[in-house]
Amino acid sequence: MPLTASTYGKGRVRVMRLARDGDHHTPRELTLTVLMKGGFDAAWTQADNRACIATDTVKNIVNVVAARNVALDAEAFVQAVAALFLDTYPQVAEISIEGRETRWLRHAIDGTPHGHTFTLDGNGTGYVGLVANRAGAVLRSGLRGYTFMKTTQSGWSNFFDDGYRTLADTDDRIAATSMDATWTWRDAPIDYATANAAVLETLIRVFGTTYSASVQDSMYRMGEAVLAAIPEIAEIAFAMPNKHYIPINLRPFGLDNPGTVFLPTDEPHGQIEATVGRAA
Ligand SMILES: O=c1[nH]c(=O)c2[nH]c(=O)[nH]c2[nH]1
Repeated sequence: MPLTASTYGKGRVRVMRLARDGDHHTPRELTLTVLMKGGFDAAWTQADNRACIATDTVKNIVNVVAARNVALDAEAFVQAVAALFLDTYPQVAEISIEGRETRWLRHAIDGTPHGHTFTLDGNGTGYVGLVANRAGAVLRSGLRGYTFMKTTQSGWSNFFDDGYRTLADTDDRIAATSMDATWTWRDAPIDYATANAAVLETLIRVFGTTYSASVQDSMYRMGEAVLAAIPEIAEIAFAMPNKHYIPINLRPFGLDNPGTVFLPTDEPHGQIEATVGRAA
């Protein structure tokens, strides 16, 4: 029987790199999945492991590259891991690395950023993704589960009307989401951390300061703004659940509800996804 697809490697490889500059420390915590494709078919089809790099070795390589590169940001770090595999192992044809970055915030004490005290930025995790082979590479950055809300200046109206529709038009609702956003680099920015911060700042500014006719409308314009602001980005992909806040009917209690009391719901939720790219 033909083996029609295969890949293997190590999942949830966790590593914390700590760059020390005197008492000024910078922590970088990543959880990686590192998968290889290449000349490994015999392990599946012939019980022949001779070409196989142990997944335990994959974990060791991540740790060695970490030790050699404590101060690289996530994007450059996954590029260094991929380069080691492609430079060392001819049997590796392609390497895919995905990482989640724990976002540690430097804490300020008495208004002064402290050298070695951090708090967890619990709003989502960073994302980094790299697919690399000897012909080239595609590098992505992003966010997972970044949650935000606006409490007005959002509506949903004039949508398709038939016997199945029950929802009324509204021009004033709460809009909330837990966003996965992934942007693909076409060129390296001067600094990934600065560019990534500019992406997030742009996304939230557009979301917060412009009327939203739908999640779709906000998403598209958020994407357009990111591409306009950061020329090194080729495209940006979004997945945004619409976290509904449903106005509670208070009429049985003789009360109005002028947009002040809502039922927060997680399910079911709308799921809105799109990718915004540049004209060819
Ligand atoms: O922004 C929205 N987009 C939809 O597609 C949709 N569908 C729905 O029921 N509410 C909403 N809101």
